[in-house]
Amino acid sequence: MSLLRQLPRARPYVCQQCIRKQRTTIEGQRQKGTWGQKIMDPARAAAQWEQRANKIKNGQEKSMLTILEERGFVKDVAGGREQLDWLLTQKDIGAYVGVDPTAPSMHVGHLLPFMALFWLYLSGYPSVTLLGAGTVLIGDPSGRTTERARQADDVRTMNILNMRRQIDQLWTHVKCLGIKHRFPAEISRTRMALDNHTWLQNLSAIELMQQVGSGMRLGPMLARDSVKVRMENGEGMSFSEFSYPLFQAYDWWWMYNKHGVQLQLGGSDQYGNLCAGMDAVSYMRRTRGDQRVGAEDDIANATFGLATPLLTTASGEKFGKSAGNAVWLDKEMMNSFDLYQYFLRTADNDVERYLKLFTFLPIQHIDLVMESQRKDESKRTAQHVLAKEVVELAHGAEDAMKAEAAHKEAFSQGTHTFSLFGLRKAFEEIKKKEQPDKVDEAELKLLTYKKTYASSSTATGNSAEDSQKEASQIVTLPLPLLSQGSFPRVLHAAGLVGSKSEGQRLIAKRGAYVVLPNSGSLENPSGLKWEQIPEAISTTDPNQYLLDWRALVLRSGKSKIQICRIVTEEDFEKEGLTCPGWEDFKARRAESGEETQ
Ligand SMILES: N[C@@H](Cc1ccc(O)cc1)C(=O)O
Repeated sequence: MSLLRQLPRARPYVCQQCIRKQRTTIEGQRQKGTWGQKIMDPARAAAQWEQRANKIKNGQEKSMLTILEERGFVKDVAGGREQLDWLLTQKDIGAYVGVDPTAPSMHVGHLLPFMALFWLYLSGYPSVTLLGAGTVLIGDPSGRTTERARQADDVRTMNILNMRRQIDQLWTHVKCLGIKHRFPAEISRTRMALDNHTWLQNLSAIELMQQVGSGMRLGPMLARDSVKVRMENGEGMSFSEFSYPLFQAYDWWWMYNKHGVQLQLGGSDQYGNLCAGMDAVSYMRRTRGDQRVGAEDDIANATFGLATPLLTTASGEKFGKSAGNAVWLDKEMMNSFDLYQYFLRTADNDVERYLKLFTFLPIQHIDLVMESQRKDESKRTAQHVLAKEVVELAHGAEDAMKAEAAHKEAFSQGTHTFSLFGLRKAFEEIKKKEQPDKVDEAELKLLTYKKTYASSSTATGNSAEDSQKEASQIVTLPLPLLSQGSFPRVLHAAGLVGSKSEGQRLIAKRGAYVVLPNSGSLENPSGLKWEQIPEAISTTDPNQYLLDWRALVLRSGKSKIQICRIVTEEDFEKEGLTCPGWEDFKARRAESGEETQ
């Protein structure tokens, strides 16, 4: 840790005032800050930019593109790497990333192009986040093998509102992180959160076809993987999906004119859309009498696309999935504690790469963190830094502090006492389920909404069990599963292990824990304590660990916690639920005519 103390730059946290401001924003009022948004005298700003360009040319400073490359953001550059490098050095061009509100929240997989955009913003490039409330009506086929299910109007409206709020919050947190990591205050910064519905709703079909359609060639559009795959797998593609790139291209043209946006960033599945947009914008500039059109190599006014890589973990899994479900940024869908735990579980082989991608820590700082990490990997120093920074980005500084404190409390020196605020929330949810009339109206709305969302994601192929997990952090188990000797079965049913025998092995190596019932209650969870599930499986009865007769709290290893709500078999069936091993259990019970062990 002593190495970390020498760190030259980051403030421990942004000042109280910033946090207060941030909270005000979260509560819905937009803040007007001054940091980095100083309306600078244009001549002074230009002189400052020129000075920086000279430093880059003389090798005294790294170029913007080099910084992005060094941190792992660049997979492909459309329009030429050298040209973009030159342009970013020469001119404070505008940049944008778009996201369609296909769900109520972004997930961590979305973060990569956004992080690259935030770096541009913090370095002084006018930056735009674009919410695709217009394009979501069409549905982007990129990277998909099937057509998206149509969203109901009310679900779509909720998604749009939620994501808009989320993007606003992200911007506020980025600003706080910029202050914390001491990005210079004395530069001009512009950020915008736009919504393409504002211009697409007024766009006529004739205008779109005439302006954008004429500039797009069928050849490259048909050659795209997303189109070819659909033709080959027999799924086919609707014309509206096929025409999606036209709308994205029109967005770019609109922002090119209004805000000087010359760079679009996106995930690698967006590469085709980025190229199509560049072609369309250059066609429109030529045909619509853009004064700026110069010679063929008019790089100063050209457009560029930057595709970020598709992330996989060191073990080859797709990044951003936890137990098969997406890791959401919305704290109602994944609380700060769980988000913290997700990043804490990052493999040692991935953590340096993720620190570069998901934090604003300078590279030298990351080197120091890694040096300290290598001295004692078991401390997971790097994973803690990563987890805290990501929660701070997604949920804000206050929640990051709480998540860190909750973790420390939960896992401090093997005493395993906890008062997890996430757990407390979950307990409250259990109580609500049992007394639905006690839930206040706003919460009820949220729960109903989550249910709608869960059932709409069932339509896209998730099992009912997945949706149940998505809707809450709690699993529901039927009481008959709990009998003397059944802990391995319960661990399996709770989703903590893949099979009963894996459960047996986990208990044998003393890696399974359960909360002691007489150490607290749902009403007062702060005193609860963990106990290792005893090795003598056959004489242990999970029923003895029921909290207030309705919940069992289990843990596998250091951090995988599962809260189980226990209901009677009748209620379980009435709610249409199932869990791993349940069907099998019932079949064996019917066969033997008695309860199965
Ligand atoms: N098509 C992008 C989102 C997007 C929408 C509109 C744009 O102008 C740009 C990007 C996606 O699905 O990820």
